[in-house]
Amino acid sequence: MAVDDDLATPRLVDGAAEDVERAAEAALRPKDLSEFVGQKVVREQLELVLHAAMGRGRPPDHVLLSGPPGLGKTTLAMIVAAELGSPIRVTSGPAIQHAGDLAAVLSSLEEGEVLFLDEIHRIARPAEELLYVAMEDFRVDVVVGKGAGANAISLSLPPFTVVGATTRAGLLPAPLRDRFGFVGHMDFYDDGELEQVLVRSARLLGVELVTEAATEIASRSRGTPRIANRLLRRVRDWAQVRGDGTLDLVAARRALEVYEVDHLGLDRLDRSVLEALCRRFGGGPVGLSTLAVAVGEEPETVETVAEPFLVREGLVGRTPRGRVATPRAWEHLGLAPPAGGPTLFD
Ligand SMILES: Nc1ncnc2c1ncn2[C@@H]1O[C@H](COP(=O)(O)OP(=O)(O)OP(=O)(O)O)[C@@H](O)[C@H]1O
Repeated sequence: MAVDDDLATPRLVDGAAEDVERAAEAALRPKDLSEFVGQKVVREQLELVLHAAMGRGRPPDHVLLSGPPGLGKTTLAMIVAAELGSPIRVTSGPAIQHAGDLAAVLSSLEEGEVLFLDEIHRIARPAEELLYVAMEDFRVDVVVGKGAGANAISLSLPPFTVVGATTRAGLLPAPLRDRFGFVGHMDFYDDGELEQVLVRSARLLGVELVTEAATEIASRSRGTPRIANRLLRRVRDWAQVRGDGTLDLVAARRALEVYEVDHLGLDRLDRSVLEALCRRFGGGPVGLSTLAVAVGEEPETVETVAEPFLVREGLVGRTPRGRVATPRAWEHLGLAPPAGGPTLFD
């Protein structure tokens, strides 16, 4: 079966939202810690870090937030700045390809400013070294001029706070990780928390969301608020065009059917990964890059967007020899597992 036929269509539930989706997302962002649903542990820890620093009249330690896409890392970074009453500068690892890019940002920071570095694991190496020094000593060393006439100048920076976000904490070099005084691990949300997110978002969107519909959407949102909000907007579209505008159970089910989100919340990419694993590779074990080629995606997309949820749902296992389909995956696809097929212990 051709698993990679129609993957050019943007995913409904992936991590790379388009501009319109980004704007819609921004409108639904909680603005302070009290509005931020779930993540009880991280929220409490962060609250202590922030309030203690505010009490001392100093910027807080640097904060690293790690976890799968769409769980609220950017939202929390904005909340950190709002709680501190500080401005925030937003940039990302891929935007910083040269040490000079980072030096320019650092040297223009105001005292107490929050510097949000999304996808911090993707910062270029030379810039990373500059970041270590800036985070630890509030200093940036720049070289002015070229060749024999080049001069190293050390600029001191006002104290500021880096909030770094990463989907791949394991890829951060230890010296960088160690410079964060607080590391918050974001976890998937439970269905009850996602329902709260949905009820809040429906209120902001000015639409009527029936409780059963909220439950249904939450249960298919893969533990992720971004997906919950996105599905909510698609159900709203269905209700507006095909229904009477109310987001009820029928609207939720029909809309999710149209967008091919199944009862577990798996979308086309997830199912493609499972299909490839079972049908093409007999259940594995198969390496990540081979699997990614089979579904026409980047290995990083498969690893950070599809896989965490498939693993969490017990559909895919990670073994030293590669990914394997679990009996639940075969069952989900309505296929019979091969006799004596691979197991998690292969
Ligand atoms: N705890 C929460 N309560 C309410 N809404 C939330 C929460 N967390 C996230 N959201 C919503 O989910 C959307 C995505 O959140 P956000 O952009 O902060 O995720 P992220 O972890 O930074 O994702 P990425 O790593 O892909 O950038 C936002 O629109 C936000 O409104």
